[in-house]
Amino acid sequence: MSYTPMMEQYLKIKEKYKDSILFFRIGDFYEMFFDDAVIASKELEIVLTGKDCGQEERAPMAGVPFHAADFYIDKLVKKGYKVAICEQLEDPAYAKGLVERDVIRVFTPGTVINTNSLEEKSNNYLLSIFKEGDGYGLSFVDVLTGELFVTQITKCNDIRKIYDEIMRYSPSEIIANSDFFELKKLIKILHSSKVFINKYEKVLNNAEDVITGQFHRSLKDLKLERKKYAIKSLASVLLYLKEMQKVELSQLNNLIYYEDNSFMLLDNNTIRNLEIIYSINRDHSKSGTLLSVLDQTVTPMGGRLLKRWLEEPLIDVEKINYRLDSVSELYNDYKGRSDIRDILKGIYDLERLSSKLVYQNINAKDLLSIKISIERLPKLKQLLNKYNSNYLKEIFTKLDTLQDIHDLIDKSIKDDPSSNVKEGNIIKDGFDKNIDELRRASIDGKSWIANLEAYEKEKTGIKTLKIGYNKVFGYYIEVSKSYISSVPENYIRKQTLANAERYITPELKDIEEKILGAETKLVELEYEIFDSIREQIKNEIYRIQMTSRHIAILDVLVSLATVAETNNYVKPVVNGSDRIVIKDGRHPVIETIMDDSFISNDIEIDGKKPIMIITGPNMAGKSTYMRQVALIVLMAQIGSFVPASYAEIGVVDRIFTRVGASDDLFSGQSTFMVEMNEVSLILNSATKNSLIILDEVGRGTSTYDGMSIACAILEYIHDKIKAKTMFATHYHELTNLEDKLDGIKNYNISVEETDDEIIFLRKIIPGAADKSYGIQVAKLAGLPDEVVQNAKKILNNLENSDLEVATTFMPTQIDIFSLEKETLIEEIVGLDIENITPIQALNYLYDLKKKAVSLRM
Ligand SMILES: Nc1ncnc2c1ncn2[C@@H]1O[C@H](COP(=O)(O)OP(=O)(O)OP(=O)(O)O)[C@@H](O)[C@H]1O
Repeated sequence: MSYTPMMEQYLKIKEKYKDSILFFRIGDFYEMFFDDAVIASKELEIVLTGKDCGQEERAPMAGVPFHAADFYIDKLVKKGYKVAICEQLEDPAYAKGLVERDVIRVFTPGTVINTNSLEEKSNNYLLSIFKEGDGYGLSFVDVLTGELFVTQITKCNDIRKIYDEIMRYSPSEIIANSDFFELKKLIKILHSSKVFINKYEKVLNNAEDVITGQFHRSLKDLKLERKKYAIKSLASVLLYLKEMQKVELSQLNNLIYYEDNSFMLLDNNTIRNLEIIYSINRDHSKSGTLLSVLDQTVTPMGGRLLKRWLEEPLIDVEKINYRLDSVSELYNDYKGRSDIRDILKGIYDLERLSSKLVYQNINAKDLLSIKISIERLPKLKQLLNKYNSNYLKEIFTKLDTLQDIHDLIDKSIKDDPSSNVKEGNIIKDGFDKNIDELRRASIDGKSWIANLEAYEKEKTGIKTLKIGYNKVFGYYIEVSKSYISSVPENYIRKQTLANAERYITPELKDIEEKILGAETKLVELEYEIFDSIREQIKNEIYRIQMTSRHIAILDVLVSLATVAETNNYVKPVVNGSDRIVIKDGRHPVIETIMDDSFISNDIEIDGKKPIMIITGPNMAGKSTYMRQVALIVLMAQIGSFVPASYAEIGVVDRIFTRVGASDDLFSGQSTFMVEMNEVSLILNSATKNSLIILDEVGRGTSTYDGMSIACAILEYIHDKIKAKTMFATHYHELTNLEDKLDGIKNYNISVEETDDEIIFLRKIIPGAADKSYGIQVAKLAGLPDEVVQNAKKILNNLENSDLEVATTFMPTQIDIFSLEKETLIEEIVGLDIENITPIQALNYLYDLKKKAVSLRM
């Protein structure tokens, strides 16, 4: 048995799009068959039925209505599927035989644009990786904003470097030229963060032509000369996009080649540890992040740009000050900046609208959104006229107010157009002579009908006679049953209803032809004219994108100025010195949660004494303090004011953080191994201009090992790297390093002890903490009183014992997890107290705290 002709057609097309779910257009539906239908029915929760396909068994089938397709496509793509849209290329009404069909676009996770949600603030990057030997080319493309960020990394032996670079833009889809071994590792990691990866290996002999053809500029102009890896990755992403999108990618205009030293490189751990964009919580939400505090932008493009600034802090002092001076000028002009904000608020997502132009799915209402946005630009420009800082002046000079585009839309598009471009009712009266004439004909036609109705009524004497219209047989004359006998002979009966009969006459059909002909022509002509307007505007897409970019920058600068005032920030002094001085610094996020109770702290650190060892009890605020310093440096380097009363920031090239136990990303490694991996990356990559934050490094192994490693790390940073380093530790022994090494200074976060309690003062002061107060903190944490009292006894004994005595007792030998509450207490009482060292006791307490908490749960 052979397949039906339509199924044959389907199978032929599907053959070319094996890795996509094929949405096959049939009338008002997209239908899916076979495996696609099974997947779609499961993922979209739609009914799975069957279709006769010419075989014995029916083909599994699922379908979604055409008008709701966007929703379903979006859902599938978000789950990582590719969706190929196969359209009917001719009108079935006029097709002779089987309607011609073909795929007009493939949606993939990195290229889908949800054009319906104009408020969406996130970027969606597609990344292409090209690898050859130990060289990598990386090209990130955002089809929405039309931006491309391209770089290459040569002689790379550590895949984590590539991983960090990838995570700078957190792409949602990656294409790679081969499934090289390291990529497999990456896939494992990235899959957990929902990145979809596929192999794409087109032969790229003409990579350079592909690029110059797209950008109409030489490789030299594009700063890509001799960047062979970058060129290949860029060319392959362009080819991939062309294959998927099947349109000229005229929105891809803004190509930025960056070196890996153009921006401060924030590795993924640091972005996560400092909660810059996403919170550490599993839900990955944006609340409680630096972004959430700084984001007062009012346009979607401003929101996206701010996120990018945070991911790419600058290291060029001049550029940072360029931003800071403008933020400062806006900060000092409350009225001006609120006026600017008010104007920006009415501007739509011009980036998204421009990409709709490219994909031909822009409608007349969208054009009105562009017009409304443009209407605000002259006033915006006028407001910018008074500013003196270079950045604002530059925006003022370059801001293209797009008046020609405004005028074109204004004179051509109706004020309340239909949103379906194929329904007419789009073009304004007076814009096109032919449209006006056709409109008149269709209006006149309606009056002809009215006249005919009156004439027929009069002639036949049928009072209830009326002329109506339906889609099946067009205009008809309706006569109620009671007047049937008066119906003239030339009436041709068409339909019988319960109480009436419907007729047509040759005259009626004549008029109908004129009216309907005019209406169809009108709709067609309106579409044609709309299309040419759309095309004219599309030719100006680059100008719209540039204006949109200027608006985004302005929005971010105003946002930073607004937040600076609301949160009482100060303009930092940013320079190329080796100093970081902060007076009364605060943690930008925690202070917003704590009202006025946040205690500010200072820091003064420079190349001569670059290392701070910070001690203090648990919960004192060590991590908060270190993070706040890192965040303030980062904020200064994006051009933001900072939460302090004074700040001098000598720019840093990288911020590294090693904080707490992190996920076991590179599979098969223990927490300690992950910790050491991260530290080794830091020691291998940091320079004297970096800022390193190490929080309790060495804790993941036995005390002596941990302490020795911590000590050796500090010595290495001190002697070899000389990076500014903040090192929080519970190993009090490490504070002895201050006497040994010039560049190290001890600090502690002070607490006050009253009777049995401790009060956290949260103030950092010079010197090492005198003791750890572990027991008091354990008590605060709710450890049973009995345990606390026993622990005190133990500690007392310890403090009176000889610290150098070698010990046979190893706390880890006790399988504490298997102990019941009672035996736990017995175990403590039975400890070999005479021989235990303080560090072992503390470790033991630390374990106890954990176990006791788990027992309570
Ligand atoms: N400067 C401050 N002002 C007010 N509250 C603070 C301050 N610093 C920290 N805190 C509060 O103390 C809590 C604990 O701080 P943090 O986690 O920094 O302590 P820690 O010393 O690193 O503790 P541990 O050694 O157990 O990791 C924070 O969650 C915050 O609520």
